[in-house]
This record gives sequence, structure tokens and C-alpha cells, in this order.
Amino acid sequence: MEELRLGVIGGGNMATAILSGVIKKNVFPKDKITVSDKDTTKLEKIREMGCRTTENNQEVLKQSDIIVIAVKPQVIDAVLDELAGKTKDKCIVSIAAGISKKYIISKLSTDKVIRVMPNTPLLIGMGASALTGRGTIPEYIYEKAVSIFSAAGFVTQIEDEQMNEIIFLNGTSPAFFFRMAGAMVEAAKEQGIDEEKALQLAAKTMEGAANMLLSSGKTPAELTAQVTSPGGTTLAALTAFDEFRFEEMIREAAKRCTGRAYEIGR
Ligand SMILES: NC(=O)C1=CN([C@@H]2O[C@H](COP(=O)(O)OP(=O)(O)OC[C@H]3O[C@@H](n4cnc5c(N)ncnc54)[C@H](O)[C@@H]3O)[C@@H](O)[C@H]2O)C=CC1
Ligand SMILES: O=C(O)[C@@H]1CCC=N1
Repeated sequence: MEELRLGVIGGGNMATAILSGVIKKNVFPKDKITVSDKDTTKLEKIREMGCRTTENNQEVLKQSDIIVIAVKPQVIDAVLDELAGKTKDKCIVSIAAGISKKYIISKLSTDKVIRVMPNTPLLIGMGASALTGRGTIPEYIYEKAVSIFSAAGFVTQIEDEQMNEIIFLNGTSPAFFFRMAGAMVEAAKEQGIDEEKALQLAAKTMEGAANMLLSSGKTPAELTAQVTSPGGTTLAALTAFDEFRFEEMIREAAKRCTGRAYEIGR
């Protein structure tokens, strides 16, 4: 069987994050990876990673079996129009927020489409990606497409109908955690703590807390209770979470995230 080739259309932030895992784990040899971008400055970085580059999206189509579309949802139609009717026997992977699998199938006249919601931590091999199922895609091709994302972290399968609702959980949420860490560092600085130490302590605590969520078998509420001594400091801190309606803020953030996906989506 011929070795499968990878193409990526759009060589920005997510393409770089995805390719770093693919290259590190040798999911595809570098000479079997072709990346296109209209912006040649983006291609320089990709070339430095060892991949083949082109400004021509059609060339990616020609040189690849699995093609990841990694452009913004606002410009995806131009790319889909370029590919329309020419993707027979190709597997199309879209990471565009809000753009449904149904829509891509209707534009390309192929049902060999996988929709994925990845996140930027793929860049350091600690990503979390949600993917739609195999459909009519041959199993070995689907497995290869999944390995693009599993090479750099956790993957899980979900229905296309849930893809907009999933975005806040993994695609967008790195920004929540970065904001949280930033706010903690600012608060620490106000209390005289060194900025670098504050960031290290906050980030390491996030890492430890995340690992406890994954491995302890305890719920978030149970783990919170373990930290919260009666009459203690955590209880005092959490009264601010209640007063400023933390859970309501997160619920509203999730709603707005999903709402925006439907607004920009099709
Ligand atoms: N940034 C993130 O954290 C995440 C982004 N996504 C999705 O990934 C996609 C890409 O996002 P980013 O990498 O952040 O954007 P980006 O702006 O960094 O990269 C997109 C690239 O596409 C190129 N491009 C634009 N039009 C093109 C065309 N017609 N042909 C070829 N290349 C073209 C741009 O020059 C740019 O380099 C978006 O659809 C977004 O919804 C999904 C999950 C997380
Ligand atoms: O903000 C966005 O639209 C993209 C999708 C998920 C993360 N970034």
C-alpha cells in the first residue's frame, strides 16, 4: 500500500501546532507533508519545520491523501470552492469553528469529511481534540487522520451535531485558563509576591489540579471539598466566587461561545 501523504491548507497557529506533533512522532515523513498559505511569511516557518510548502492550494490537493483545512471560518468558502469536485478519494479534515460537516460535504460533493475541534496545547504535545466519526472513510485512512491529533495529545469522538457545543470545553478554554492564571498573578503581585514565582506556582497548581481531576476518581466538587477547611482560607476565598457568581459567568461564557459558533457558522 502506498504511504499516505498529508496536506494542510492554511499555515497559521493551528497548522503549526498540529504539525509539531505530527513531525515529532513521525506520523507522516516530512517529505510527505505539503502546506499551503497565501501569506509567504507563514510558509517560512513551516519550511523551517522541514515540510514542503506552496502558495497554491490545488498543489496541496494534488500532493496529499488527507487534507487538513486550517483557515479561518470567515475565509473557508474560498478554499472549499477551490477544492469543489476535485476531492474524490481524498479525506478532508476541517478544524474550522462553526463550519458543519454537512456544509463541507455539500460544498465538496464528497462525504469523506472529518470535523475536528483541536486546541493550541497540541503545540507542546498536550492537546485535547474532539473528532467526528469515520462514516464512509476507509478505516486505515480514518485511523491515520486521528493519529494526526493523537500524536499531540488526547482525542475523543463526538457527533457532528455537538461540535459547536464542544468548542468552549477545549478549543476556547485554554484562553479561560490563561486568563485565570494571569488574574492570579496580578492578585499575587498586589500582595507583594514575585511575578515569576507566582506564575510558576499558579501554573504548576493548575497542572496538579488537572491531573487530580483525571486520576483521583473524585468529582470536581469532592476535590474542592478536600481543599476547603471549615472556617479556613479557601472557604473565605470561595465566598468571592459565590458573590461574583463564578458558575453563572462560566455558563454564560459557554453560551456566548456556542452562540458565536452558530453565528459565524453554516
Ligand atoms: N487558534 C485556536 O486556538 C483554534 C483555532 N481553530 C480553528 O482553526 C482554524 C485556523 O485558526 P488559526 O490557526 O488560529 O488561524 P491563523 O490565522 O493563525 O491561520 C490561518 C492561516 O490561513 C491562511 N489563509 C487565509 N486564507 C487562505 C487561503 N485562501 N488559502 C490558504 N491559506 C489561507 C492565513 O494566511 C493564515 O496563515 C480556524 O478555522 C479556527 O476556527 C480551532 C481550534 C482552536
Ligand atoms: O476563537 C476561535 O474562534 C477559535 C476556535 C476555538 C479557539 N479559537
